[in-house]
Amino acid sequence: MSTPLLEITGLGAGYGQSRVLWDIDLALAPGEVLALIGRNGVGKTTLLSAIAGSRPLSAGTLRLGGEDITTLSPHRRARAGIGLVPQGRHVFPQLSVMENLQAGLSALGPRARQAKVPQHIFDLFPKLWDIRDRAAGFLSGGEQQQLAIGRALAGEPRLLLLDEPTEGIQPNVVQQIEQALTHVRRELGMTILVVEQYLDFVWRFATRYAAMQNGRIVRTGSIAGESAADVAHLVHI
Ligand SMILES: Nc1ncnc2c1ncn2[C@@H]1O[C@H](COP(=O)(O)OP(=O)(O)OP(=O)(O)O)[C@@H](O)[C@H]1O
Repeated sequence: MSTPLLEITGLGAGYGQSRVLWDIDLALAPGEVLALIGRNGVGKTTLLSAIAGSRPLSAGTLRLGGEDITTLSPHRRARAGIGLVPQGRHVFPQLSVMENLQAGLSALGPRARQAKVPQHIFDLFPKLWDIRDRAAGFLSGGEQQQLAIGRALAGEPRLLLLDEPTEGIQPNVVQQIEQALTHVRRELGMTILVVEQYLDFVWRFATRYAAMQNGRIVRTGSIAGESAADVAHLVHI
């Protein structure tokens, strides 16, 4: 395998004295789309937080494009190329759609000052252009999710992390998100790590899966080689 874009070795993390993740080893090749799956509470969000930098590691290392990022702040990790679409979206409610997207440009570092929100974000999510002046707090869940993805893409990430992008979203918006993620993978070669409970959705565009139980990765495999139903059965989802 060429140098992995993301390499996680022996990762442990938790909350105070309570350890939640154990011995996580995982590598993502450039352009790969990995679905991280598992029941509620197994540690998927904690792992994304540990990668994005909002949860410190109690063990192990993280490398992005061969560089050790284990001790970098979330802000520095964003600049290094990690874009996060958090669970629950977390858009800035008082800012307009356009201002939220502009906030995503900060991951570009010194280039942010001159940068504009790229047109391809509005091509992926045309609704965002129509509502660009509206305060994000007034948007529907589906619109907020599109905005959260657009905001992460504005920072031109090398690695896009998504936490349950279909949660509470209508089917037509789910389809749009699927098309957008398929596009950024195919056209931009973006590497994606997506946490998702809706397996049929990720099975349509991911390349590989990693299944978690009790804070550990218990199984990995190729999406093409196994059905979602078989994997769900094997890992008790
Ligand atoms: N802020 C926190 N403080 C203490 N414990 C937490 C905190 N956040 C999560 N946990 C615990 O860590 C464990 C893993 O939670 P995590 O949210 O990572 O799981 P998950 O697989 O993402 O679940 P879900 O699908 O429900 O989001 C759970 O036992 C949870 O109760």
